[in-house]
Formats: sequence, structure tokens, C-alpha cells
Amino acid sequence: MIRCENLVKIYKTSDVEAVALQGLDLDVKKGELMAIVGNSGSGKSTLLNMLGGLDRPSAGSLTVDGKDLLKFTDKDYMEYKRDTVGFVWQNNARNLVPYLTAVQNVELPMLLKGRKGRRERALELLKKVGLEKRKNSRLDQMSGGEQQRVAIAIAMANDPKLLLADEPTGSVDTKTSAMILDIFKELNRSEGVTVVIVTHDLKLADHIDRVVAIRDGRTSSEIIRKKSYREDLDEMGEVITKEEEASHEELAVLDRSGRLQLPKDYMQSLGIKGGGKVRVELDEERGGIILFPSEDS
Ligand SMILES: Nc1ncnc2c1ncn2[C@@H]1O[C@H](COP(=O)(O)OP(=O)(O)OP(=O)(O)O)[C@@H](O)[C@H]1O
Repeated sequence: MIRCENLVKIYKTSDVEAVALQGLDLDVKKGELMAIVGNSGSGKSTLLNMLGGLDRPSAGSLTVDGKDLLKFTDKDYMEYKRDTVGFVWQNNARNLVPYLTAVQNVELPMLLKGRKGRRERALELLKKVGLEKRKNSRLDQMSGGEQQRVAIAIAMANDPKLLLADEPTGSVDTKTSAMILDIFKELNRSEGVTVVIVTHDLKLADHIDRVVAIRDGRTSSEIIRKKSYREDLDEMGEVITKEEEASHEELAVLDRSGRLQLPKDYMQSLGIKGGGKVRVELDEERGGIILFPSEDS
């Protein structure tokens, strides 16, 4: 569904250049639900903006649903934003009209597209986000968590193939945050939509099968669950224990040229600095590679 290769984004202001993405590689399969984590300034929002067609990459390649975004005209971008992607922001005020009811808000993007069967689709989506009973409530009479759920229904209104969420649980409590993640999972399952969530919330990331970490504008590591969360729940009779954490495996990511980002804590414990040198040896017996700090590291 998504293929980023060597993606670069440089922001130029009058006198400074900020390299927000420096050759990022990422593949996301159709129908996958995954999360992107990383420190502030690592490039998460920049990546999401590129995927959502809100901004243009500076170089590299980016294809979404078979479309080459670097070749897009302004018209292509407009159609892509209308037909292919749905967006959920932390601050959802940009998606919502406060004086309309929940159902009217969800109908709005369908009205703009001239779609038929708007009321049925809006009610179906409000049911999926658990707000069937609040359909006639005005948005300004709903809590932050409820508004966020309406924002998710709005993002799904025109059946996007890709749903992007930037810190969707950033301003809600833990219980609501778990509920919102369940909604994304349910939409992923029942609508087949591919979901990419940017989050600081590591608790949320614990319940997602694949989490990609970004550091300095590049993918640095991936945490992959060995089994699906649902399988775990079934096996554990819905009791979540410490074993759940052990079912995650953290992997470093090799980019397409074979470059690797070492985890920061490994570098610290070996006393290696960025820009230094390491000795690389092949361990044929164990089928691996060993890194040693070199004397001038
Ligand atoms: N419009 C812009 N103009 C100039 N520099 C920018 C712009 N947007 C982002 N940057 C820079 O690009 C880098 C990546 O920013 P980005 O917002 O993508 O990070 P982030 O990981 O989403 O951070 P946060 O978690 O704080 O939102 C930062 O150094 C930031 O200062």
C-alpha cells in the first residue's frame, strides 16, 4: 500500500534548511495497522504529511496505492486527499463543525463529494465508533473523547484506503485512549482500511502488531509482535500479563543500501560515538555479525 524509498524532505526558510527526513525507507502492506514512534523532531509528522498529500517530498520515491506522489500535479493531490486518504489529528477542531450534530458532521464530506446514501453510511460509522445514541448531539455538547470518535467517523466517510492518525490519543485519558485504539482496530478489520498511527503513547504501541521507530528522519528499528494481540487475548482468556510484553521483538532496520542505525543505548554502553569506527566480524558459527568498538572509535 505504501512504499517510501530514500525519502527526503528539506524545509527551507529564508536562511536555514531543516532536513526533516533524510532517506527514509518504509513499506506498509495493504490492510495493515501499524504505528510510528519517535522523539519530538524525529520527523513523524513530516512523514505523515507526505503520506497524506499535505506536503511534497523533496526527493526519493513515495508510492501510495500504486500512485507515484512525486509525479502528482496539484489536481492529483486534491483528488488523492478526497478519495484515497482520511486524516485524524490530535486537535480535531480542523475536521469538526461545532454547531452541527454528530450525524451532520459525518455526512458533510459525503455531501461535498455528492455521494448517495449519506445518512445510512453516517449512521453505520457512528455505530462503529460507539456513538449511535449521540447521533443528534451537537459537537459542542460532546466530550473531547467523543469528538475524537466523531472525527474518526468523518475521516472514514468517503471510504479511504489509507487512514492516517497523528497523535489521535494525545489529549484523552488512558481509558478513552484504549477505546480509540479499539475503534481503529475494528475499522481496520471490518472496512479493510490500512491504518498508520503516529504516537508518543508507548502503552498504545504495546497493543499494535508492528511499531516502526524513527530517529533523525530515518527508520531506525521495528518492534514486531510475534503473535497477534487477538491471539494473545484468546490464549490468555483476556487476561493481560507480563508475558504480553515478552511477545514483542525489537529489530533494527537495514536500509536498502545495507545501512543500520544502532540503538542509542548500545552505542552508549560500548562507548561508541556517531561518526566513529567499528570493527565488523562475521560469526559464521552462529550465522551473525559482531560489532566491536575500534581503538579510534
Ligand atoms: N514547516 C517547517 N519548516 C521548517 N522546519 C520544519 C517544518 N516542519 C518541521 N520542521 C523540522 O523538521 C524536523 C522534523 O519535524 P516533525 O514535526 O516532523 O517531527 P515530529 O517527530 O513530528 O515531532 P513532534 O513529535 O514534536 O511533533 C524538526 O527538526 C522540525 O523543526
